[in-house]
Amino acid sequence: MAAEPKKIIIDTDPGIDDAMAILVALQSPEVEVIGLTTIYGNVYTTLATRNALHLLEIAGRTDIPVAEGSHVTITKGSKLRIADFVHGTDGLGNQNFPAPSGNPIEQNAAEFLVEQASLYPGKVTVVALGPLTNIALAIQSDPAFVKNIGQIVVLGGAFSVNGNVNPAAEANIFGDPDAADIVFTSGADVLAVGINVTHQVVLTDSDLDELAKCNGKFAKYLDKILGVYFGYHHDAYSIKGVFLHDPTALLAAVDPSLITYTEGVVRVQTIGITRGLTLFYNKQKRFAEVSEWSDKPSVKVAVTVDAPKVLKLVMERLINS
Ligand SMILES: O=c1[nH]cnc2c1ncn2[C@@H]1O[C@H](CO)[C@@H](O)[C@H]1O
Repeated sequence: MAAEPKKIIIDTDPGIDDAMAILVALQSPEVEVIGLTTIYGNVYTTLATRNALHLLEIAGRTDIPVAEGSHVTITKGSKLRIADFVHGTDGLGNQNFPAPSGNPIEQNAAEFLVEQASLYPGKVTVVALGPLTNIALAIQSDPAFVKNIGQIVVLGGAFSVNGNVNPAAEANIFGDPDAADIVFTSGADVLAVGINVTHQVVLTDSDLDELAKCNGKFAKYLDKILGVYFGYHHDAYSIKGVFLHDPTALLAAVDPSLITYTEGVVRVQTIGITRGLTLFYNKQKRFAEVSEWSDKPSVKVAVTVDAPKVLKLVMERLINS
């Protein structure tokens, strides 16, 4: 008998690569998407909610609830860094789609996360594709959350490589470094998939042509919105392709054999010019002095990815939609 699909909640700030990850998830028989929770990052939270509802309508999956998340950081910061220059002002490639007809549920994102984790202890995976405010709020509001949640797969961090906001910081961690530090030191089963890994997974111009030419419904939709994302990568990185950040993290949650990881303590810098830096302690040295890394629980940090296989899965699942 086939294994029961893994229950996942996608915490998301759609976002072009978020849209791709969500649509791939809905085409993945290994997982059951039990909800989307929204957060600021690529767009403000209100627009993230609108885009999440829109994507579920595109996919014909309005049965999946959307819970709106925080509009401010965990320290109530409202000066947010929004990456509209990566995704377009509407977050979805400046297509100005009509407003969705659905609405978010009454519960907010943190309440929904806490409730679902307690309903299915050890069985729910959160795939966090934006800043970690909602997850940190869930951790703070329910002491049982860290043991009830199955795994938290974080798309974020730049482990031993430069960031993408500045040389120190990756965008999702930079969005709320205090929240990220809470999540990484919470004791939950956390797997961080950083840009040191996702930068290895590139969808090229010719892959995009293939998506445009096929008959897959999701492939055709994504072809429309991907232009802005390609333009940004061409200008910022001089590459003829785009990094598949969010789909890679999603697929790492779907099939852990796609990546390898190491384990150790991760702390996040919350101040100064290195705000948002993720620093990994590999535990190979026992330091004599007590430090900010001592006695903190370990997390998993992805090290390698089977990039050709991730790309193949993304293409197949979109083409066959
Ligand atoms: O240069 C960038 N600045 C800000 N956000 C970015 C950039 N490139 C990609 N992303 C967005 O942030 C996450 C990965 O860090 C991804 O969700 C991606 O869409």
